[in-house]
Amino acid sequence: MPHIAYLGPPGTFTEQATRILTEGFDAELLPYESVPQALAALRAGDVLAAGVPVENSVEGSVPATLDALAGGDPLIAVSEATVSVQFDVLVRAGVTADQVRTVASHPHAIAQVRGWLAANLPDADVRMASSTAAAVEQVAAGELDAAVASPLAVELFDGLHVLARGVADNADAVTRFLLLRRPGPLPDPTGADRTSIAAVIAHEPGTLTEMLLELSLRGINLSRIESRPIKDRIGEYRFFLDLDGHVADARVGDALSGLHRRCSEVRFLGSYPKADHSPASVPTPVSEQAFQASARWLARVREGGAS
Ligand SMILES: O=C(O)C(=O)Cc1ccccc1
Repeated sequence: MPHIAYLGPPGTFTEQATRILTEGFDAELLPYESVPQALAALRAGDVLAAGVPVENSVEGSVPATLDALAGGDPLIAVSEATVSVQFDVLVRAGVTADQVRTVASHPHAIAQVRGWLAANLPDADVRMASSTAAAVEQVAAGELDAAVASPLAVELFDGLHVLARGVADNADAVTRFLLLRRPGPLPDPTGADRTSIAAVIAHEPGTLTEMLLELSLRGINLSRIESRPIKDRIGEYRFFLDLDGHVADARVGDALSGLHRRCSEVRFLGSYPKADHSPASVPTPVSEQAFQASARWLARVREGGAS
């Protein structure tokens, strides 16, 4: 049976998302302690795919995921899922709020409950854990007093108790997760797809504008653009872009070819169906038909035919 890696231990939001992403798939989920470790297992061929968190509507992207995708052997995303996240605060049975001296969770979870922590556990020392469920393990082991975790986590440990339920400073917060694989056949285009890339541009005037022009000229909607430093050179950045459309779409393929000509590095990170199934709006001049008609016209002209 194929194995699928995820950011563990059991009880994380990533486990929940990876179950959604692999529904109907006969596979066994394997927890890894960190995103880089899950992706190393995928690159080594130990697992068929890996489920990872990529961005959150409150705290932004998950840097460990972006960095792990930018370096090392290429991987591609084949599907995405969004999960709305609310938290339970877990303690050992009998522990009351005024006894909590330490509280821990994943940095993205802490960021989403800062207001609640300030109001309800103002004196607790806030610590970061590698995941929400890793924090729960530490509470169960008596190393910490409280964990901010998924409502599913309490069921995995005996002797834990919910101090507060449904905690979230922003009730509508969602996190986006990706299922990653080693490069291979791409998911078919659906008309409601997203393409992810990472691109490095020269540190010169106008290069960012030129990169964006490649997209805007082809009527391509950007759903995310953000930069991460290139680790060994100050002032230079790698841009992570999510755009509407599939690399098999003429306008997207044409734009990516343009980026490849302009950028010092372009890494394709996948074309996959959007979780919300919202179709891309395609302006008439960059429709598939318009691209085909213009290609036929150009071929005619090059053969010496009438234009
Ligand atoms: O730690 C987890 O449970 C994760 O899956 C990462 C995470 C943390 C907070 C919100 C969404 C995902």
